[in-house]
Amino acid sequence: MILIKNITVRYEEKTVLDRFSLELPEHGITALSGPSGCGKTTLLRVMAGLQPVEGGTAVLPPWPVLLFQENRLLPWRTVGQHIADVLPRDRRGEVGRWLALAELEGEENSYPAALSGGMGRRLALARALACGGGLILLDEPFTGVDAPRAGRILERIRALGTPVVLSSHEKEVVDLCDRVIPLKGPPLHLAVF
Ligand SMILES: Nc1ncnc2c1ncn2[C@@H]1O[C@H](COP(=O)(O)OP(=O)(O)OP(=O)(O)O)[C@@H](O)[C@H]1O
Repeated sequence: MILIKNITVRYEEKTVLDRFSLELPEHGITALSGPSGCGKTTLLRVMAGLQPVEGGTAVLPPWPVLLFQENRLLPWRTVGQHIADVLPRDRRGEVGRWLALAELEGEENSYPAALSGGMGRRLALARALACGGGLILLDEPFTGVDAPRAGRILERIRALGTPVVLSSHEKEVVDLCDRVIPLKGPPLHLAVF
């Protein structure tokens, strides 16, 4: 069970989450949808334990991993090194597996400057997934990625068997998810699913 109950998030005068509650099963892919600025990133940060909140409770699987909206790639590390850097020594052999998941085979020795926007996004996604964890949180994971490829990658993520919560503006991506949580413009109201 993934449970968030009565959580409030304020940025100075602005209330983004107002006694917000959400209950999700611990399997499958959940999409957060809604207009820009409605609080999707804020909610993902709450679930990752990165966001200071007022009141309420959260019951979440251990070791959440969050893909940020920005790629945060390192210009001086190759594609393969980005993955190897987050793997423990005894799992270094998995680099190819994570690159294949993100359809980045053959790019292992490329540097970020040589990647297209969508390729950079897929590298950031592969790196986040390689971290492992009990809950996968993805903030706009397929920015710049064509819809057919995004669909293939999302099905591979589903096969990992770890619960996923993602934000997306892309209808093709949202349609592939198991459930959708619509977040309205601020202030947010109670949304239990
Ligand atoms: N650090 C911050 N300081 C002040 N206000 C913030 C901060 N972070 C977010 N906000 C505000 O909180 C609201 C929700 O932002 P958030 O990034 O969660 O929205 P979002 O739904 O993810 O948007 P987008 O789809 O554009 O990524 C916005 O009004 C934004 O201006």
